[in-house]
Amino acid sequence: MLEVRDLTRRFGTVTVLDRICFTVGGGQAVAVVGPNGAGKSTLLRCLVQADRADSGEVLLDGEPFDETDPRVRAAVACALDDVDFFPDLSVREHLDLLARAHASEVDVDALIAEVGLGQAADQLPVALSSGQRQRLVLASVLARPRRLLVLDEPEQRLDTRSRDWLADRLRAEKAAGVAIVLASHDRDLINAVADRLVDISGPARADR
Ligand SMILES: Nc1ncnc2c1ncn2[C@@H]1O[C@H](COP(=O)(O)OP(=O)(O)OP(=O)(O)O)[C@@H](O)[C@H]1O
Repeated sequence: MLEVRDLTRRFGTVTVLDRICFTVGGGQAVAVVGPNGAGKSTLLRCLVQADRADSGEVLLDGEPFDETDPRVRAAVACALDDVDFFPDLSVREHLDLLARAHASEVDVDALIAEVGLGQAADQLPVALSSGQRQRLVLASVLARPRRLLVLDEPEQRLDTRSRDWLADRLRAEKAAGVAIVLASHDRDLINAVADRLVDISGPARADR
């Protein structure tokens, strides 16, 4: 489903991504791992064209990944590290909006209950705790159709029970045929979900 070929990203003289290659098929999960600053978020951003690689290719179903193509937008759900919410929409209104915009038949109230936001359904984002906001981020990707999930540290700020739920939910996504690329520091989550690792050791300097 997704094929990454020789993806390279430089910031000035620093090569953050050096010819990264991997594939992920439907029902499979790849975990991008590496220390802080290694380039995991950069890789995920380049995958979905939130950032531009200097060279290399990203193919979705054998075609160049083009985020302006409605078929691509219908296939890919991502939660990167720059998620923003409308300040004047409640949890339920956010998820309703996403479901309608993507013509999804998801049961929004069931989703709210699943992510444990039942008590907070009518609250605005500003009134949520950081862990509750992360649950809303995850609910937002689950409120829309998807064949590929791209998740940057989906476990961040979640409590232990929520992390267990996340591992179960991502396994269920795989069982439903969804491909997953996630960046994570959580060994338990990686072991529970990932079929393969893409290990990024860190940026190399051209001037060393
Ligand atoms: N827009 C940018 N301009 C310059 N350097 C950048 C930019 N974005 C990222 N970098 C650098 O690229 C490197 C990789 O950053 P990135 O956020 O991808 O790392 P990461 O592996 O996701 O880290 P973490 O585990 O801390 O989230 C870092 O050294 C960072 O400073």
